[in-house]
Amino acid sequence: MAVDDYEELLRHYELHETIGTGGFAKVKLARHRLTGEKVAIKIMDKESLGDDLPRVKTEIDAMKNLSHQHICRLYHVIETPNKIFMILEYCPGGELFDYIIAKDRLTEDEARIFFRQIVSAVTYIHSQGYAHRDLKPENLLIDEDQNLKLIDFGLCAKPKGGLDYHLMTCCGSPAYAAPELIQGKAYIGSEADIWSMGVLMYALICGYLPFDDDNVMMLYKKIMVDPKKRITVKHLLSHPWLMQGYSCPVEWHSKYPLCYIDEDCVTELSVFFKRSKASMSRLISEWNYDQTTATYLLLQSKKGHGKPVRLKRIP
Ligand SMILES: [NH3+]CCCOc1cc(-c2cn[nH]c2)ccc1C(=O)Nc1ccccc1
Repeated sequence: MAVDDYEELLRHYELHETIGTGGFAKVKLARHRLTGEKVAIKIMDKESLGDDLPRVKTEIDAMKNLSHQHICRLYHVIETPNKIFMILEYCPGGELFDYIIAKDRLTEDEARIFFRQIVSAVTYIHSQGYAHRDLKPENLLIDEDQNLKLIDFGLCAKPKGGLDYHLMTCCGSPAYAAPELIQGKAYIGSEADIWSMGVLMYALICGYLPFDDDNVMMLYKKIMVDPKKRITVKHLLSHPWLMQGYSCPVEWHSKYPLCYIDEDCVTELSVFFKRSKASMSRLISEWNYDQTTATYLLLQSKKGHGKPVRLKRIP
C-alpha cells in the first residue's frame, strides 16, 4: 500500500511553488493553515539522500537548538517512511549571492549592515558551541525586512570537547575554506568560520572572490596565505570598520531565547486548543518541533510584524 508521505504535511500546510533547490533537497513555498503565515518547506527523499542522511540529522539537531534573529528558524520537522520535511522561516529576498550579483557589488554602508548581521549570527552559533563550516553568500537568505538569515547547518560541528577542540573533516566550499582546513591540518571550527567571513566580506565589497581559480589545486595555492594573526570574534564585534556610523558593538545575543515564552501567544494557543495556559506553556517549552512548536513560533512571528496574535478558526 503506497504510504501517503504528504498526508500529515498537507493537514497543516498548503503547498505552493518550488522556490529553491540545493543538492539533495527541494524547497517549496507553503502557507501554514492555522496562522496564514508563509513558510519554506525543505523536502528530502530519504532514499536519494543516501550518505547525506547524517548531514540532515546534523542540521535538524543543530537548528533545534539555534533560535536567533539572523538564523533561519526551524518551525516543524515531519518524518515519514520515505521523506523528511523541514518547515523553515520564509525568506522572500532569496540568496545574498544573487543580491550581490544583481548589484555588481555593495556600497560600504550596505555591506556593513549585512556584515554586522553575519557577525551577530556567527558569534551566536559559536556561543552555543557550534561552528557552521560552510559560510558563503549562497547560505545567507534575505527575509521580508531585508535582514539576513543563515541557512544550511548540514556541515556544522558541535565538538564534544567544546569549540577549541580540533576538527579534522575537510568540508565547506574551497573558495571560502581556511588555509589550515585545505592543508588537511587539525583546525578550530570557529577560526575556520572567521576566515570564511573574511572571504564573505571581500565578496560583499568587491563583487568577486579574493581567491579563485578554475583549477582547485591552483585555488589552494592562492589560499596558502600564511594567516599570521587571525582576528577573534570578540575583536570583530567592535572592529573600527564595523563601528563606523554605529555607537555600539555588534549585538549578537538572541532576541528570542528558547527559555522565553511569549504570554500573548500562549493565551491564544490555550484558548484555541482548550488547555490551561500553564499546560500550554509547558507543552511549548518541550520544543517538540511539531504543530504546537510551529503554531507558537508563527504566532510569535505575526506579533513581531504587528499582525494580530490570532489563529484562524478552521470551519
Ligand atoms: N542555496 C539555498 C537554496 C535554497 O535553500 C534553502 C532555502 C530556504 C528558504 C527559502 N525561503 N525561506 C527559506 C531554506 C533552506 C534552504 C536550504 O537549506 N537549502 C539547502 C541547503 C543545503 C542542501 C540542500 C538545500
